[in-house]
Amino acid sequence: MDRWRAVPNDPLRGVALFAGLDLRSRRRLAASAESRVYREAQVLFREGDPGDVLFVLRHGAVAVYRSGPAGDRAVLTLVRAPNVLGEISLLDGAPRSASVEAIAPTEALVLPRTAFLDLVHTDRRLMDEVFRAMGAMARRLTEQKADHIFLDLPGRVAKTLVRLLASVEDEHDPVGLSQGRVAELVGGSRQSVNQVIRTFAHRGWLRTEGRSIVLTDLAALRRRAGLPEHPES
Ligand SMILES: Nc1ncnc2c1ncn2[C@@H]1O[C@@H]2COP(=O)(O)O[C@H]2[C@H]1O
Repeated sequence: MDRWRAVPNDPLRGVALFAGLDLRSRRRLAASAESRVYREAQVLFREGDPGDVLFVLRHGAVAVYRSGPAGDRAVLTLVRAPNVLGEISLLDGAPRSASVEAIAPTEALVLPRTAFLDLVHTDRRLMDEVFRAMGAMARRLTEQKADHIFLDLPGRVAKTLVRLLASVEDEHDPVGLSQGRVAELVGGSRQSVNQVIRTFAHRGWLRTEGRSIVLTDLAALRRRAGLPEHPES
């Protein structure tokens, strides 16, 4: 069962989608929201469900995945707080495009579609941010498609690790990216992905701590992923 919590003063602060909104609009939108708490491995929603709310992740992280006919699954991405989730159904009115499961204890604010869309229609700044977010997602999907064609497995593993872990400042990140999860994300067999991770560890590019991976040479991983050594270059 979800536990429900009171919404604090300015809970949408720090979420990129709402960065352009003033405090009053953020608070007004948040007033229509409810807070839900999920334990690790709990499903927030499934592919095909009606999409009538927007999720704003405040703490924790989730995996976005599609299930195959044999019950296997492909993880499309991991999303960490603070971030939004479920915006595709909200914008096109169609059912959920993918399933979402908590991969750590997670807290989300749930905003009704009507309250969100009313504000999108009246506030240019929010509309601009929605366009920006959709553009960023389209770019990411294009890049992932190109990576599947042009990068070898170690390159894809390196890029996935850089994309998901480079911005994590806390060495003891509670989300933890296990080797199995990396395999689900890059679309390789678990065995071959584990071999790549062992090689990277041997070279001193990362270390494994329990179930988690800690990056120790970001520049080397960026090079292996075909990225410039430093993000700003
Ligand atoms: N390829 C993807 N990359 C990042 N996020 C995604 C991807 N596919 C689906 N999502 C997210 O997962 C959500 C599933 O429900 P929605 O389709 O409403 O909105 C979707 C997005 O928020």
